[in-house]
Amino acid sequence: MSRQRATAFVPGHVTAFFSAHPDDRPVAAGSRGAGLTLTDGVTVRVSTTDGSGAAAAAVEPRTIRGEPGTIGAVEDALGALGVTAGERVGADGVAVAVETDLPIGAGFGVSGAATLGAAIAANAAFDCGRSENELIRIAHEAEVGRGTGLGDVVAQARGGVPIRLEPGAPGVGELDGIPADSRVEYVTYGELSTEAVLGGDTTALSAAGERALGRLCEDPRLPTLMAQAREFAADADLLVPEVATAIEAVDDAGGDAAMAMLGRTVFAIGTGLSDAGYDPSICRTDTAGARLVRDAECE
Ligand SMILES: Nc1ncnc2c1ncn2[C@@H]1O[C@H](COP(=O)(O)OP(=O)(O)OP(=O)(O)O)[C@@H](O)[C@H]1O
Ligand SMILES: CC(C)(CO)[C@@H](O)C(=O)[O-]
Repeated sequence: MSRQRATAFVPGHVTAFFSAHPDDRPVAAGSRGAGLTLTDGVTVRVSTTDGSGAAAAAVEPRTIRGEPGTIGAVEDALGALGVTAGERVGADGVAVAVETDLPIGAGFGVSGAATLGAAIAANAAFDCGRSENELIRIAHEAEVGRGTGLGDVVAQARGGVPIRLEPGAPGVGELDGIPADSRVEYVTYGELSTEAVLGGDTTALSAAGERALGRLCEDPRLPTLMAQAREFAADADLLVPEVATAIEAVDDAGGDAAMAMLGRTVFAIGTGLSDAGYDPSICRTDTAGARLVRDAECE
């Protein structure tokens, strides 16, 4: 039997500001807030392992950029879909390859993207027959359950510049968006642990996030999103020195920058960081959201 496989692309997502809304039901837990989805994202390739039978099932390769590596939420999503050796996949094992140029843990929602991408690709590879909303819900529940994100999955599924009006997966949460398309630049100085921030007291952070969302809804434009992001980072006491310096430099050069939640990352719209003398990574806002893509090896 030929190998079953499929590949999905999911945009990165930088959160500009957010409020945390825990709930006993993962489908209803999530965040309110806003951010940008990016053409820089995560490609996930799901396939049956090469070979057949028990030996293949015993080795279920998981790679991140070609190196062995796992993301807990990806495993949970595959389990929820029932694509594990011996279930839908028969005697073969399932291989998952995550490719991304984005840094992990630095505020780009790589774990949410990898999880949604794995769900979309596995559904196609193994003919699970789930709808888009069902796949988003599976990925959202897995991500929230692991504490690695709250609102990234629903934002990444939508694309564009999502506003998360109500927390939760499709059917519970509610999304809107800023109708904008922009060049985006970013520079990363390192990780900030999402689990640690979400596991701490989020009262002040969430109050700041709710204020920012109210103001953005009154004026749903990119410059307002960026201004509210800067205010949020300061009010929530999350701003780190390297990012503060870069935001100030961009401001001095007449640009618009803010900190990506939750990472030691500064992002700017337009040429803000280049104009301030930085050497940033460059992409755009993503327009399409999470999607299946052609598998290069099948062409
Ligand atoms: N090389 C790696 N560096 C960091 N995390 C890794 C790596 N390999 C696997 N992981 C797993 O990937 C997940 C990263 O989740 P995390 O929420 O910290 O990052 P993110 O989704 O990229 O960022 P953010 O939530 O800040 O936007 C964790 O579950 C971690 O265990
Ligand atoms: C919590 C979070 C900032 C982590 O990246 C994100 O998932 C969000 O905005 O909900």
